[in-house]
Amino acid sequence: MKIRIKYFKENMEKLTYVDGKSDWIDLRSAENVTMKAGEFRLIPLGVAMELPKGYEAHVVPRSSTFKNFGIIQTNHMGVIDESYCGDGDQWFFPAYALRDTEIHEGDRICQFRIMEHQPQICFEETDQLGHEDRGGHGSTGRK
Ligand SMILES: O=c1ccn([C@H]2C[C@H](O)[C@@H](COP(=O)(O)OP(=O)(O)OP(=O)(O)O)O2)c(=O)[nH]1
Repeated sequence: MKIRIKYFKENMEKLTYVDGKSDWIDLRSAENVTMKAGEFRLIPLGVAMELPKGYEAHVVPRSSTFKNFGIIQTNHMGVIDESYCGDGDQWFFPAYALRDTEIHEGDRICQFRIMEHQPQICFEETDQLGHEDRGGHGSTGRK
């Protein structure tokens, strides 16, 4: 599947798969970023894309992101809408720093994959669903 991509800087590393890893694709910080503990920043990822029709993209941290940079992604998972495809629609990573940290331009801070939209849902209201209760939070126990 082909995706049209615009890079915001000429010397940026192009997006690619990491050999033998998975089909998630790493994204890089497009800037040098210095953050103090407790600071919030939208870190630009240096790319905009025209996603395939019927798809959205999901952006999550890498498993090493917190260990390497001391940041967490404030929305936990970023959803890139198909309509976010303008020339200025640069992807970003909303970061909260838990310690003073430095992220360098080109550092791989998160990863994404594309996902097909869910089918369109319409809600049908009812007083009874007519099934047995499954039980609440933690109801199947610990072991
Ligand atoms: O982590 C993220 C989350 C969102 N976006 C971009 C893509 C997305 O399509 C757009 C808007 O995001 P969203 O719809 O989640 O935010 P909103 O606050 O609801 O914005 P809007 O008012 O545009 O709907 O911002 C990112 O680049 N990274």
